[in-house]
Amino acid sequence: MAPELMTDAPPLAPRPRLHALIPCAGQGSRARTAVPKQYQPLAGRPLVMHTLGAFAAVPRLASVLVAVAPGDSALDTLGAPFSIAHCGGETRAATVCNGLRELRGRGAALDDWVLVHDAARCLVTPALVDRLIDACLGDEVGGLLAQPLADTLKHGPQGRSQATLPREGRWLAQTPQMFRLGVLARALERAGDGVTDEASAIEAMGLQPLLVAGSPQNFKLTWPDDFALAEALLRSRQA
Ligand SMILES: Nc1ccn([C@@H]2O[C@H](COP(=O)(O)OP(=O)(O)OP(=O)(O)O)[C@@H](O)[C@H]2O)c(=O)n1
Ligand SMILES: C[C@](O)(CO)[C@H](O)COP(=O)(O)O
Repeated sequence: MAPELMTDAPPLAPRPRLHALIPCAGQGSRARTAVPKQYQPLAGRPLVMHTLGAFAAVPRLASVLVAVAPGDSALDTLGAPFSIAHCGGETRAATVCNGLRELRGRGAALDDWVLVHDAARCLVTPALVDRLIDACLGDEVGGLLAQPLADTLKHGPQGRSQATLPREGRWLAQTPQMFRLGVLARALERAGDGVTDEASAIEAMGLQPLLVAGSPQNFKLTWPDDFALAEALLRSRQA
């Protein structure tokens, strides 16, 4: 046996590695919950714990970093496999930018993959995360989970429908969104705080992220009514 194979040292994790980054520093103002929505009790646990449970069940991830607001101690006692960074920013994009910097500071390489996932999408499943990873690992750019539009699409900026827009080729962006750390950090720095997801920043660099079929159940809890639906789905999965 070759001498380097005769050591007791654990095998090195294959490179590039995969990391999850969970932005968890929002206020949840549209949800109007008593606490920031990511901590709202849901099916017996704070909402974000369902999200994290899904990521903990994906063995290919080398790390899961949760980006919370400065001064937010709600998750401080979470142990492995999670780590916490108090690096939340004013916007989701700023939180993600700060989180990427934290990952880098904790040893992630520029060519490692990062899966950014909203804390507020607590119905994500390990199978969906794996589907995205399988689709993107061999891809030059990376990609995102997304859902083709199922309904007729109206343009109605003043609450009256002015036009019906073509829906062919239109998708609803979900998360996770998976890109190389270095490319994503550069893209977000260039794009600034205005972008609402990682893929928009990547698109602005002239790249075309892969659209990977998500699930209608992987919705983002945004409005007050979303909580009852999420609770029912989580309970049905627990049964
Ligand atoms: N400054 C921010 C804003 C949002 N998020 C996170 O980004 C995800 C998606 O954002 P969104 O649903 O818009 O959450 P909020 O900003 O909390 O909601 P609202 O816009 O209703 O206040 C959430 O997990 C949220 O915690 C974040 O980490 N930092
Ligand atoms: C990232 C996202 O969930 C993809 O749909 C979405 O853009 C977040 O948007 P929000 O305005 O922060 O709710």
